[in-house]
Amino acid sequence: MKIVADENIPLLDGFFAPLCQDLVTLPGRKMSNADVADADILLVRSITKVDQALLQGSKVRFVGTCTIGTDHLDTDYLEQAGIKWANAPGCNAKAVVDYVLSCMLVISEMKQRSIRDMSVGIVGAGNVGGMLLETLTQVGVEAIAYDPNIEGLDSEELKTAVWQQDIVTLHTPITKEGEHKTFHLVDDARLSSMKPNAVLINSCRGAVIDNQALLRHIREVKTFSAILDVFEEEPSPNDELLTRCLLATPHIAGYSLDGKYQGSAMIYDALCEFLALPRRTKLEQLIPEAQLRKVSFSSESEEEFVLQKMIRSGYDVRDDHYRMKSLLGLSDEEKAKAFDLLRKNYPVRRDLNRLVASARNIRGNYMLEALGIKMKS
Ligand SMILES: NC(=O)c1ccc[n+]([C@@H]2O[C@H](COP(=O)([O-])OP(=O)(O)OC[C@H]3O[C@@H](n4cnc5c(N)ncnc54)[C@H](O)[C@@H]3O)[C@@H](O)[C@H]2O)c1
Ligand SMILES: O=C(O)[C@H](O)[C@H](O)COP(=O)(O)O
Repeated sequence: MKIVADENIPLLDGFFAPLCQDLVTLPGRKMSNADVADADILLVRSITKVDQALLQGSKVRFVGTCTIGTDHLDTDYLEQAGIKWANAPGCNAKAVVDYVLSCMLVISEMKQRSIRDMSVGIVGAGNVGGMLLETLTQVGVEAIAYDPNIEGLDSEELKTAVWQQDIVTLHTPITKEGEHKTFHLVDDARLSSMKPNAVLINSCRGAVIDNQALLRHIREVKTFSAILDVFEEEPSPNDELLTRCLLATPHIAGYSLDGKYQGSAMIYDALCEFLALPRRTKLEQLIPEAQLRKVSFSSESEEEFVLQKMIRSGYDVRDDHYRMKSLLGLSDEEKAKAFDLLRKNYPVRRDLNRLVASARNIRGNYMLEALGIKMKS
């Protein structure tokens, strides 16, 4: 059996090599019909378009994407061709929640407002948005969510109110058809309807926002801010858009080690089921232990300070923003290479809930519990 896989999928040797005779790794953006012709199994991440053009005439029987998103798979074609496919729902949801929390700290500093004085509107309350809503609510942030497919969150009232918050964060798939399509969900009209001093965060898919409309809006409304992890023009985002964003990062919101490893583990499980083989390898055997972070507070520490320090100890989005600045001024071709390299060589980042805090006399442990941080005295 032959497996062809994106070279950026972690744990290929640990999970997949034992299942096959031949494991070939290739750059995800460059996979061709010839590359997969004699493969039985194809493993991808979000940058490989998997459609008839790629698979026609091949032996491929199973396609696994080690990601949450599936917009790069032509699932209608796969189903009609009898090719089984699987994705990894929820694998990196915690990483995206941590990303949004870290962004909120930056916003709170910029606006000189407590993180718990700003309201948050969440558009799409699936794996990511649902976890974010729960976390923010537990931490004491005023948060609401709209989702047309979730009972209780599907009202007309929420559909309007969600855009009227201080921070609006997008967590939908990209869809081009249907009553609730999300392509250019955020356009000129939507932007004009938002608070003039709002912050819009997009860590789902670039084209959920009309990027040109956003650029016009942030040029004109100086108090409005945008934080983008995803762009319509990936992997060569527009320089002016990058410069005008409060934070810009290279599609890494879900790039914690835990999120990426879980993506591989979920596809390994799905492949074993497809092949009717026992699951001999477990993620726990392959994932390194998270480091114990000693974070000290005095009994006088304010709750807000405890919250800020713990989030920052786990993940500081500004590091990714500064790395992204290296793209400015490059040609489109150079920029695409640099964008992909930032992602390929992404530093190890652990989910906040993998951290253990060694701390005494903490006020507001309930907030750390909400983040999933274990306490050790
Ligand atoms: N930047 C990254 O690294 C990164 C990481 C993970 C996921 N993502 C993206 O984020 C998206 C969301 O992830 P998820 O795991 O929560 O997906 P999910 O499928 O669990 O949830 C998406 C939710 O959006 C809702 N939705 C659909 N159309 C909507 C609309 N018009 N308005 C409001 N809600 C709508 C759906 O009903 C669903 O509940 C993924 O599809 C993926 O594209 C990006
Ligand atoms: O859909 C997802 O899971 C994310 O967008 C994913 O983290 C993107 O990473 P990539 O597949 O491009 O490596």
